[in-house]
Amino acid sequence: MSEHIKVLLTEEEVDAKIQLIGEQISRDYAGRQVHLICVLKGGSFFMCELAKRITVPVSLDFMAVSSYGSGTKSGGVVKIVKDLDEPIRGKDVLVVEDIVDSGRTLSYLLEMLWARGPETLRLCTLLDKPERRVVDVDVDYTGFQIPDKFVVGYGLDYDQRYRNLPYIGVVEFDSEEE
Ligand SMILES: O=P(O)(O)OC[C@H]1O[C@H](OP(=O)(O)OP(=O)(O)O)[C@H](O)[C@@H]1O
Ligand code: HPA
Ligand SMILES: [Mg+2]
Repeated sequence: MSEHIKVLLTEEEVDAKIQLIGEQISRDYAGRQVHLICVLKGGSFFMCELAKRITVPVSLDFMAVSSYGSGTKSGGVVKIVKDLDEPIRGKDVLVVEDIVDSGRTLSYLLEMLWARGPETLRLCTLLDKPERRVVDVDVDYTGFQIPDKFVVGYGLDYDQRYRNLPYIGVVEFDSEEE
């Protein structure tokens, strides 16, 4: 089966939204330093673009998580594959993600990060799929709320491909007969 990508959010729409979020964060963190935590791999493209648009001092760190066991995310257990390089105690931490879907990854991650004693802890996501939520997550900055469609681009993958698309698209499958 082959597939094609239908554009959901253009590069211009995504760029304009990231600019607005960057301005909002710069206002909210005025006089402070914001410590961005990128959740690999999906959050990487958004974090780089966002960081360039924040005008207060920024520091960065990265972590990678994966879901455990059979059924992966349905188990709701998340394992740290790569931990942060630096402690976050006393810092103004902003977690940057590509998407909140079921909410399992972020609810686990935020709870784990809170236990490390940051001064503040907020969440910024480019995309939110509220219809799919299984676990409540408080999102502080959202780019776009999207329908329950499987999306790719801007860090989001389908089978590890399409992360590099500069826009957000929906994967559509072409049947063999057509
Ligand atoms: O709200 P949830 O249902 O938990 O889903 C959201 C998470 O799933 C995706 O990551 P994935 O684990 O596929 O890894 P990746 O970022 O490396 O693509 C996405 O980047 C979020 O981190
Ligand atoms: O819609 C999606 N696309 C890619 N990865 C994802 N991880 C959760 N939701 C999605
Ligand atoms: Mg991810």
